Amino acid sequence: MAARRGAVIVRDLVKRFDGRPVLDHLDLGIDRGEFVALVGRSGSGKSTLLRILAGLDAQHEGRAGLPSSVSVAFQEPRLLPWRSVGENVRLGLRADDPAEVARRALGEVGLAAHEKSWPLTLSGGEAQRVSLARALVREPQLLLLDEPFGALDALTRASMHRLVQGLWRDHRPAVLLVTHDVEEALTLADRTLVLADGRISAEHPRPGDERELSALRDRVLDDLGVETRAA
Ligand SMILES: Nc1ncnc2c1ncn2[C@@H]1O[C@H](COP(=O)(O)OP(=O)(O)OP(=O)(O)O)[C@@H](O)[C@H]1O
Repeated sequence: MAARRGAVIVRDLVKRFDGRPVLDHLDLGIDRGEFVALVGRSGSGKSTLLRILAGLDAQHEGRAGLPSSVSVAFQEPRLLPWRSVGENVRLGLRADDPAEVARRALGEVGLAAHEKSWPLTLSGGEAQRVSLARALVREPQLLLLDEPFGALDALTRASMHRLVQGLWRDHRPAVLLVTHDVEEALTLADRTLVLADGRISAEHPRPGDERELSALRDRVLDDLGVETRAA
Protein backbone atom coordinates (compact mmCIF):
# COMPACT_ATOMS: atom_id res chain seq x y z
CA MET A 1 0.00 0.00 0.00
CA ALA A 2 1.51 3.35 -0.95
CA ALA A 3 1.18 6.21 1.51
CA ARG A 4 -0.87 8.89 -0.20
CA ARG A 5 -1.44 12.00 1.85
CA GLY A 6 0.93 11.19 4.68
CA ALA A 7 4.51 10.01 4.53
CA VAL A 8 3.69 7.24 6.99
CA ILE A 9 0.32 5.64 7.67
CA VAL A 10 0.34 2.75 10.11
CA ARG A 11 -2.92 1.10 11.12
CA ASP A 12 -3.61 -1.59 13.66
CA LEU A 13 -0.01 -2.76 13.80
CA VAL A 14 0.53 -5.83 15.95
CA LYS A 15 4.00 -7.28 16.49
CA ARG A 16 4.49 -10.31 18.72
CA PHE A 17 7.62 -11.93 20.04
CA ASP A 18 7.00 -15.49 21.28
CA GLY A 19 3.26 -14.77 21.28
CA ARG A 20 3.65 -11.64 23.44
CA PRO A 21 2.46 -8.44 21.72
CA VAL A 22 5.14 -5.74 21.86
CA LEU A 23 3.19 -3.47 19.50
CA ASP A 24 -0.51 -3.85 20.16
CA HIS A 25 -2.90 -2.36 17.57
CA LEU A 26 -0.70 0.70 17.12
CA ASP A 27 -1.80 3.57 14.85
CA LEU A 28 0.67 6.18 13.61
CA GLY A 29 0.57 8.90 10.98
CA ILE A 30 3.40 11.19 9.93
CA ASP A 31 2.82 13.94 7.39
CA ARG A 32 5.18 14.69 4.57
CA GLY A 33 7.99 16.89 5.80
CA GLU A 34 6.93 16.53 9.43
CA PHE A 35 9.49 16.01 12.22
CA VAL A 36 8.14 13.56 14.80
CA ALA A 37 9.92 12.23 17.88
CA LEU A 38 9.10 8.97 19.64
CA VAL A 39 9.91 8.44 23.30
CA GLY A 40 9.22 5.40 25.42
CA ARG A 41 10.66 3.42 28.27
CA SER A 42 13.35 0.87 27.59
CA GLY A 43 11.75 -2.22 26.06
CA SER A 44 8.57 -0.40 25.01
CA GLY A 45 9.08 -1.35 21.36
CA LYS A 46 10.65 1.76 19.80
CA SER A 47 13.35 -0.10 17.87
CA THR A 48 10.85 -2.78 16.89
CA LEU A 49 8.59 -0.13 15.35
CA LEU A 50 11.52 1.55 13.62
CA ARG A 51 12.70 -1.74 12.12
CA ILE A 52 9.23 -2.33 10.69
CA LEU A 53 9.13 1.20 9.22
CA ALA A 54 12.61 0.65 7.76
CA GLY A 55 11.33 -2.47 6.00
CA LEU A 56 13.70 -4.69 8.02
CA ASP A 57 10.90 -6.74 9.59
CA ALA A 58 7.86 -7.81 7.59
CA GLN A 59 6.59 -10.29 10.22
CA HIS A 60 3.68 -8.32 11.64
CA GLU A 61 -0.08 -7.86 11.44
CA GLY A 62 -1.72 -4.61 10.35
CA ARG A 63 -0.86 -2.14 7.64
CA ALA A 64 2.25 -0.06 7.24
CA GLY A 65 2.03 2.42 4.36
CA LEU A 66 5.45 3.90 3.71
CA PRO A 67 7.07 6.08 1.07
CA SER A 68 9.29 4.41 -1.51
CA SER A 69 12.50 5.96 -0.20
CA VAL A 70 13.39 5.47 3.45
CA SER A 71 16.81 6.01 5.07
CA VAL A 72 17.95 5.06 8.55
CA ALA A 73 20.71 6.37 10.80
CA PHE A 74 21.46 4.28 13.90
CA GLN A 75 23.11 5.04 17.22
CA GLU A 76 26.34 3.49 15.96
CA PRO A 77 27.32 5.00 12.59
CA ARG A 78 27.87 1.52 11.03
CA LEU A 79 30.47 2.69 8.51
CA LEU A 80 32.53 0.14 6.55
CA PRO A 81 36.06 0.52 7.97
CA TRP A 82 37.79 -0.65 4.79
CA ARG A 83 36.12 2.02 2.65
CA SER A 84 36.94 5.73 2.67
CA VAL A 85 34.43 8.22 4.05
CA GLY A 86 33.43 9.29 0.52
CA GLU A 87 32.98 5.67 -0.57
CA ASN A 88 30.83 4.96 2.48
CA VAL A 89 28.52 7.84 1.61
CA ARG A 90 28.11 6.90 -2.05
CA LEU A 91 27.92 3.13 -1.61
CA GLY A 92 25.04 1.78 -3.71
CA LEU A 93 24.03 5.29 -4.78
CA ARG A 94 22.44 5.54 -8.20
CA ALA A 95 23.30 8.95 -9.64
CA ASP A 96 25.07 10.30 -12.72
CA ASP A 97 28.07 11.32 -10.65
CA PRO A 98 27.89 9.56 -7.26
CA ALA A 99 31.27 10.93 -6.14
CA GLU A 100 30.10 14.50 -6.68
CA VAL A 101 26.76 13.86 -4.90
CA ALA A 102 28.63 12.31 -1.96
CA ARG A 103 31.07 15.23 -1.87
CA ARG A 104 28.19 17.70 -1.72
CA ALA A 105 26.53 15.75 1.13
CA LEU A 106 29.82 15.67 3.07
CA GLY A 107 30.05 19.42 2.56
CA GLU A 108 26.58 19.83 4.05
CA VAL A 109 27.63 18.06 7.25
CA GLY A 110 30.90 20.00 7.39
CA LEU A 111 33.20 17.14 6.43
CA ALA A 112 34.27 18.00 2.88
CA ALA A 113 37.91 17.72 3.94
CA HIS A 114 37.42 14.13 5.12
CA GLU A 115 36.28 12.58 1.84
CA LYS A 116 39.39 10.43 1.59
CA SER A 117 39.77 9.72 5.33
CA TRP A 118 39.27 6.26 6.83
CA PRO A 119 36.27 5.90 9.17
CA LEU A 120 38.48 4.73 12.05
CA THR A 121 40.31 8.07 12.06
CA LEU A 122 37.08 10.02 12.74
CA SER A 123 35.73 11.14 16.11
CA GLY A 124 32.36 9.78 17.25
CA GLY A 125 30.59 12.99 16.23
CA GLU A 126 32.27 13.06 12.82
CA ALA A 127 31.38 9.42 12.16
CA GLN A 128 27.77 10.19 13.07
CA ARG A 129 27.79 13.11 10.62
CA VAL A 130 29.04 10.79 7.88
CA SER A 131 26.18 8.45 8.75
CA LEU A 132 23.74 11.37 8.35
CA ALA A 133 25.30 12.34 5.00
CA ARG A 134 24.92 8.73 3.85
CA ALA A 135 21.25 8.72 4.89
CA LEU A 136 20.49 12.06 3.23
CA VAL A 137 22.38 11.51 -0.01
CA ARG A 138 19.45 9.39 -1.21
CA GLU A 139 17.06 12.30 -0.64
CA PRO A 140 14.69 10.04 1.34
CA GLN A 141 11.05 10.96 1.84
CA LEU A 142 11.33 9.41 5.29
CA LEU A 143 14.39 9.60 7.54
CA LEU A 144 14.42 7.26 10.54
CA LEU A 145 16.82 8.22 13.34
CA ASP A 146 17.36 5.57 16.02
CA GLU A 147 19.00 7.27 19.01
CA PRO A 148 21.58 8.87 16.72
CA PHE A 149 22.93 11.23 19.38
CA GLY A 150 22.80 8.86 22.37
CA ALA A 151 26.51 8.05 22.42
CA LEU A 152 27.75 11.63 21.94
CA ASP A 153 28.97 14.11 24.56
CA ALA A 154 26.68 17.05 25.38
CA LEU A 155 28.47 19.64 23.22
CA THR A 156 28.69 17.39 20.18
CA ARG A 157 25.05 16.48 20.68
CA ALA A 158 24.07 20.16 20.74
CA SER A 159 25.91 20.80 17.48
CA MET A 160 24.31 17.66 15.94
CA HIS A 161 20.89 19.01 16.93
CA ARG A 162 21.58 22.20 14.99
CA LEU A 163 22.91 20.24 12.05
CA VAL A 164 19.89 17.93 11.90
CA GLN A 165 17.48 20.84 12.14
CA GLY A 166 19.30 22.64 9.33
CA LEU A 167 19.36 19.54 7.12
CA TRP A 168 15.69 18.92 7.79
CA ARG A 169 14.80 22.52 6.82
CA ASP A 170 16.84 22.26 3.62
CA HIS A 171 15.70 18.78 2.52
CA ARG A 172 12.31 18.43 4.25
CA PRO A 173 12.09 14.68 4.64
CA ALA A 174 9.56 13.35 7.12
CA VAL A 175 11.61 12.43 10.20
CA LEU A 176 10.95 9.91 12.96
CA LEU A 177 13.48 10.37 15.75
CA VAL A 178 13.63 7.70 18.45
CA THR A 179 15.22 9.06 21.60
CA HIS A 180 15.42 8.57 25.37
CA ASP A 181 15.97 12.29 25.82
CA VAL A 182 12.61 14.00 26.40
CA GLU A 183 14.03 17.51 26.04
CA GLU A 184 15.74 16.58 22.79
CA ALA A 185 12.42 15.25 21.48
CA LEU A 186 10.44 18.33 22.50
CA THR A 187 12.93 20.85 21.13
CA LEU A 188 13.60 19.16 17.79
CA ALA A 189 10.23 17.74 16.80
CA ASP A 190 6.95 19.22 15.60
CA ARG A 191 5.22 16.50 17.63
CA THR A 192 6.45 14.19 20.37
CA LEU A 193 4.76 10.81 20.66
CA VAL A 194 4.85 8.57 23.69
CA LEU A 195 4.95 4.80 23.16
CA ALA A 196 3.52 2.78 26.05
CA ASP A 197 1.65 -0.53 26.30
CA GLY A 198 2.29 -1.18 22.63
CA ARG A 199 0.55 1.96 21.38
CA ILE A 200 0.98 5.70 20.98
CA SER A 201 -0.41 6.65 24.39
CA ALA A 202 0.11 10.43 24.25
CA GLU A 203 1.16 13.15 21.85
CA HIS A 204 2.48 16.66 22.51
CA PRO A 205 3.06 19.62 20.18
CA ARG A 206 6.31 21.57 19.97
CA PRO A 207 6.49 23.89 23.02
CA GLY A 208 6.34 27.62 22.28
CA ASP A 209 8.82 28.82 24.90
CA GLU A 210 11.06 27.73 27.77
CA ARG A 211 8.21 27.67 30.31
CA GLU A 212 6.08 25.48 28.09
CA LEU A 213 9.08 23.26 27.44
CA SER A 214 9.60 22.75 31.15
CA ALA A 215 5.90 21.99 31.75
CA LEU A 216 5.74 19.60 28.80
CA ARG A 217 8.92 17.84 29.91
CA ASP A 218 7.19 17.07 33.21
CA ARG A 219 4.05 15.89 31.42
CA VAL A 220 5.98 13.52 29.17
CA LEU A 221 7.92 12.17 32.16
CA ASP A 222 4.53 11.61 33.84
CA ASP A 223 3.31 9.84 30.68
CA LEU A 224 6.36 7.62 30.93
CA GLY A 225 5.71 6.91 34.59
CA VAL A 226 8.92 8.61 35.72
CA GLU A 227 8.88 10.15 39.19
CA THR A 228 9.77 13.85 38.72
CA ARG A 229 9.48 15.27 42.25
CA ALA A 230 11.08 14.19 45.48
CA ALA A 231 8.42 12.89 47.88
N1 LIG B 1 14.25 -10.52 18.13
C1 LIG B 1 13.57 -10.51 19.28
N2 LIG B 1 13.15 -11.66 19.85
C2 LIG B 1 12.43 -11.66 21.02
N3 LIG B 1 12.11 -10.54 21.68
C3 LIG B 1 12.51 -9.37 21.16
C4 LIG B 1 13.25 -9.29 19.94
N4 LIG B 1 13.51 -7.98 19.67
C5 LIG B 1 12.94 -7.27 20.68
N5 LIG B 1 12.34 -8.10 21.57
C6 LIG B 1 11.61 -7.68 22.79
O1 LIG B 1 10.64 -6.71 22.40
C7 LIG B 1 10.55 -5.68 23.39
C8 LIG B 1 10.79 -4.33 22.72
O2 LIG B 1 12.15 -4.24 22.30
P1 LIG B 1 12.70 -2.93 21.57
O3 LIG B 1 14.14 -3.19 21.30
O4 LIG B 1 11.83 -2.59 20.44
O5 LIG B 1 12.52 -1.86 22.75
P2 LIG B 1 13.05 -0.35 22.80
O6 LIG B 1 11.89 0.48 23.22
O7 LIG B 1 13.73 0.01 21.53
O8 LIG B 1 14.10 -0.46 24.00
P3 LIG B 1 15.45 0.39 24.28
O9 LIG B 1 14.99 1.78 24.55
O10 LIG B 1 15.99 -0.27 25.52
O11 LIG B 1 16.33 0.25 23.08
C9 LIG B 1 11.57 -6.05 24.47
O12 LIG B 1 10.89 -6.68 25.51
C10 LIG B 1 12.51 -6.98 23.77
O13 LIG B 1 13.05 -7.90 24.68
